[in-house]
Amino acid sequence: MKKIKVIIAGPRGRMGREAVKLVEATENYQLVAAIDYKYDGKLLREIEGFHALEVPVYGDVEKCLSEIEADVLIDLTTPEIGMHHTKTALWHGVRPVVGTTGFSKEDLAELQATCEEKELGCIIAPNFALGAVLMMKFSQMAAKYFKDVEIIELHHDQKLDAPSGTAVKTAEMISAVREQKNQGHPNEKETMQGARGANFEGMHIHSVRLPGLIAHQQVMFGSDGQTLSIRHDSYNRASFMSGVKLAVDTVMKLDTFVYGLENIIE
Ligand SMILES: NC(=O)C1=CN([C@@H]2O[C@H](COP(=O)(O)OP(=O)(O)OC[C@H]3O[C@@H](n4cnc5c(N)ncnc54)[C@H](OP(=O)(O)O)[C@@H]3O)[C@@H](O)[C@H]2O)C=CC1
Ligand SMILES: O=C(O)C1=N[C@H](C(=O)O)C[C@H](O)C1
Repeated sequence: MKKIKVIIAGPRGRMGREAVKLVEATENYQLVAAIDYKYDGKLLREIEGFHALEVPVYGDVEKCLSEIEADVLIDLTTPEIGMHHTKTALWHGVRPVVGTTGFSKEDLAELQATCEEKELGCIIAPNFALGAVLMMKFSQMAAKYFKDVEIIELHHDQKLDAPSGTAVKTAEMISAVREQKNQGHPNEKETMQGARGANFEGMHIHSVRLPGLIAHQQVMFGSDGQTLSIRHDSYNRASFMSGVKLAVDTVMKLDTFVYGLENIIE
């Protein structure tokens, strides 16, 4: 059986550590390198927690991809470096699976153009948890009938980006079907800046950050005399791994750009 050769960028991170476990536990995957700027030139086993892994670590993605033959690069880092990793992978003919959030619309357009030029698969997944993907799909269904909606996303307090990638994707999916409306009273005024959250095409997104949380989102719809709440909770990072596996398996068969797992699940 030919193994899928995988590189993981961000192996020391909360998601990166789970992804290393997933790749190690999957029979037809082979971890061929890791990208971590703090451990350039070392082996993965020299990083705390990775005892037996004789896998080279590179600080620089360009050097890594020139020296290592790989099929897929999984990126779980930060938006700036994640964008650089993703573009470089595509230039080297390696398919990216990206969980990193915080990419701009322009970043996504640039990646899509590069994929099309290279005719290479690339999956950008703002949320790998299948329950979260369903929460987004159900919210899109509800938005056809309820045009008043508030998105409340709740995360751990080490998260760098706000709103979350999931909240942005949810708002985009809702906006594709929702009758345009500027919500709230036309004369409403914030007496404290930010009280109404971020405004995405007239709907509001609220970001909660607290220790103890992992990743949660509630989408609340309201209409005359009723509300509808659709909520998803991730209680650990293992919740994301079946989606990472689905993305790795799928990207190997793709020659196009995919933004969101809802586009690849049945
Ligand atoms: N799509 C999804 O389902 C999910 C996506 N995410 C997203 O994934 C990303 C990572 O999240 P999380 O694991 O919680 O974050 P962490 O901060 O725990 O991990 C990020 C890792 O990237 C490392 N890093 C930073 N710069 C570089 C670089 N130049 N080269 C290599 N590694 C680098 C960090 O190292 P150091 O800290 O030393 O700088 C850290 O180890 C975030 O964007 C988050 O929003 C998270 C959960 C689920
Ligand atoms: O940073 C996180 O933790 C998460 N990030 C993703 C996002 O921004 O939506 C996915 C999930 O919510 C966890």
